[in-house]
Amino acid sequence: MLFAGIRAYFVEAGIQPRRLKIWCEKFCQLGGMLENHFSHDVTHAFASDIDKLRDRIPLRKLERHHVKALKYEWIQDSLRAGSLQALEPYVLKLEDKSKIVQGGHGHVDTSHTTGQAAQEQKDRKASSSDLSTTMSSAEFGSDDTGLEAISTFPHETEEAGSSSSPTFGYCPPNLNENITEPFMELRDIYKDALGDDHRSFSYHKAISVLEKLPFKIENVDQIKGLPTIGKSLREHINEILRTGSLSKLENFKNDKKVQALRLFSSIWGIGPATALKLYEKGYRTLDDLKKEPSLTASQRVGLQFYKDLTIKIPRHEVMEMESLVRKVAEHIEHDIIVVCGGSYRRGKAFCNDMDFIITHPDGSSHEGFLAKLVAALKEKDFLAESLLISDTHSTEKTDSGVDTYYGLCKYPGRELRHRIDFKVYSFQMYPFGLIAWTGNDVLNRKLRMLAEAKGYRLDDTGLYPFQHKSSTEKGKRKGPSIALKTERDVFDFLGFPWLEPHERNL
Ligand SMILES: Nc1ccn([C@H]2C[C@H](O)[C@@H](COP(=O)(O)OP(=O)(O)OP(=O)(O)O)O2)c(=O)n1
Ligand SMILES: [Mn+2]
Repeated sequence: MLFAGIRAYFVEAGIQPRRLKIWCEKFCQLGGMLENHFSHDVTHAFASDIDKLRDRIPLRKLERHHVKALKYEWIQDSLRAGSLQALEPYVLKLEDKSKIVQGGHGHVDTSHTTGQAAQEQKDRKASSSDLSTTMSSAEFGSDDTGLEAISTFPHETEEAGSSSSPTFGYCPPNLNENITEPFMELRDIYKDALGDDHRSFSYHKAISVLEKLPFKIENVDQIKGLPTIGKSLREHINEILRTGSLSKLENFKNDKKVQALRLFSSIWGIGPATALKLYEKGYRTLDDLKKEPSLTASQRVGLQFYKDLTIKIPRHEVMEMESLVRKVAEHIEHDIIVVCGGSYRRGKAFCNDMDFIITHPDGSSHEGFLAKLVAALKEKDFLAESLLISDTHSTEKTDSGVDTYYGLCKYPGRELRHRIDFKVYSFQMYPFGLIAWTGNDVLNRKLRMLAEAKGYRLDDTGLYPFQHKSSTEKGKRKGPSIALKTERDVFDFLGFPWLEPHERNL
């Protein structure tokens, strides 16, 4: 965590709001703490120049607390280098005391900062009052998401390919975690354990609004009229604010049935409906479940390796396994393209599984490739148990089929199992497959919604002109996919600001 231990105060004056927003986000994401008000806890103060800083904080106060006064460029350059830069070139020199008196702030102390605090409070209130308009466009990656701003700093993406660099994604500070955390648990319980997608989605929508609020909710009146927060969610929020917890969630957590459903549905291949059947048959633990004869072969594998699959894979091991797979693949087809997508491609330090996207630039050699790859990797004892294989090209040649393999693999020399997926795309589908399997899911949703708003349907195989659903008929594709060669072409076509893979952790 690059900025761990630094408590900073940012002077916004003279800085483009977008740049400031990005610096704030990256600074916080990498362990820095941002203080809303100047206090004796602050270790670093950032400003565009000494005058802007002086206008905000009496310089003698900075000196008294040994605060390091720096130009913002220090943050930018440290981010770029991936390490903290020497302070000296960035120090805002404080020694010019004559100006303190001239500026009239020489003797202003608490009264000044208190006034400032009041102003900031007002600003925050003002910005919260027009939330309903900014939030409604949030799903479309418009300005308030900050994405556009990110794309204006191409130099900050230089470390994109570096495997060890931290992830610099868009991640605004969530000031309402006390509310979004229990809401997320409820969202997951409804979706995964109870199979109530409708309720789950209500929480999902509320979370995406609450986590972006630029203020901490202290009172439910502050969120009157906020989209996606209806009466019952407001009551939940009120309960959390009053009591610090949510009885609905606590009841679920203590409910033996919900506990069993959560456990069973977290097994690979078992969804909420099967989980409920198993519960109704009297099963309560994973050990009991092993006796159930109706489990499919892949559910049995999921159960057998349940513990293994809860362990995340360190990035460097994914990197090694990616090159192992690539080597074997290239041995079969020299020019084959093999990319490990998912959280690995987004730069995460640990991954739950590996999601491979495979294609061949000649437009035909991808056909029938998957079966050969799987056989070769089994031969090497890298692939172990299989969960699913659908190899459309091995039986019948179709141009819309995506060959898929889901299974378990072993890091060489170790028995621990990891989930691994292969998806083989034709070369035309490849950019779409790459986007879909790199994710993250939030970005995919935004891109799909944007496509839909423009009259297209986006999936992992293409971007299709689309007839919107009317009340009488289902939506229909109007034709073949728009031909686009690269991920960037897809982003451009949709008018979505380009994001490097490591910026897609939305
Ligand atoms: N409901 C989902 C599930 C997945 N995906 C896409 C985006 C994901 O990034 C990608 C891979 O899915 P994973 O579940 O493997 O998620 P990640 O690779 O992002 O994270 P991890 O595997 O580390 O949990 O597929 C999606 O759009 N919607
Ligand atoms: Mn993954």
